[in-house]
Amino acid sequence: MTPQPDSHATHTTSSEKTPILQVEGVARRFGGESVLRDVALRLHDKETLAVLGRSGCGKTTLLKILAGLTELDAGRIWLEGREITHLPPQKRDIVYLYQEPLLLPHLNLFENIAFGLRLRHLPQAEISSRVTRLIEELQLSDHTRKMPHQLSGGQRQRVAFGRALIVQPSLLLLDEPFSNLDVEIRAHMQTLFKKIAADFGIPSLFVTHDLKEALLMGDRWAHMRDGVLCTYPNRQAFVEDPAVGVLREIEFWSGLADEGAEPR
Ligand SMILES: Nc1ncnc2c1ncn2[C@@H]1O[C@H](COP(=O)(O)OP(=O)(O)OP(=O)(O)O)[C@@H](O)[C@H]1O
Repeated sequence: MTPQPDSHATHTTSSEKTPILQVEGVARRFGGESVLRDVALRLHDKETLAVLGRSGCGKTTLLKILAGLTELDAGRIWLEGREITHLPPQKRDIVYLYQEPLLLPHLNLFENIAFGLRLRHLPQAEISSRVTRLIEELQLSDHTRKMPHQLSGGQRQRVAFGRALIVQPSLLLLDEPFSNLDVEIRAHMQTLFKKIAADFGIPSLFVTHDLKEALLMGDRWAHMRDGVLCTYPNRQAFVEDPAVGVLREIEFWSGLADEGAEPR
């Protein structure tokens, strides 16, 4: 099946529902470089769209445009039916999680997660119960009083994740959030993310250059190359697109296995 940019794939069943996030014709240039070209996508409630792409293909630029941190040259963005194309970041109800977790250095783990609720002046009892429950889900209960500098990289990333989830934003943007973690912790975080994302049901865009991570994290998939975003109706279509590279990966691993099997 030939993948289509999402603007041409509006007849799929999932696109018939009202999307939470709708992006049309987004373009951005930096100097002479066309970094995003006519990007379109639709994201529905509770979905995680995994966006796979090589370094430099424009993934972060897309997330920054969605978050309102970078201006676009053309295109429009709607979130929950409201146009947000030119709204400032703080009015978008979007949380953007980077590779490097951003924590408040002078607050302990509990207070870092509670921060967004305190800003909203929620009653203390409610803050306490919501934060404690989330800390349990994040498997951080043994560390609640620790300061950020006393936490490991994986723990810090879980706290950042907790800070994002507790305020229940309309959209979560995840920019290679686990790429600084070692393989084992990364696998643990992927499983934990999947579970908690499902519990909270917050729609998210998960950007990664790691094919396996894209397959694991997404329940919809897109591939970005040279600023062009292709979305796929299902996992099979994603896997079968030669540009995505699944077959190359399989050939690589089976080549290694064959080498290992040769008699000495
Ligand atoms: N502020 C900027 N000024 C000039 N060029 C920029 C700017 N921001 C990004 N670019 C260029 O846009 C292109 C896409 O960058 P972007 O950070 O979006 O890629 P990416 O896919 O997220 O890469 P990576 O996976 O390495 O983070 C790159 O060639 C980059 O040099």
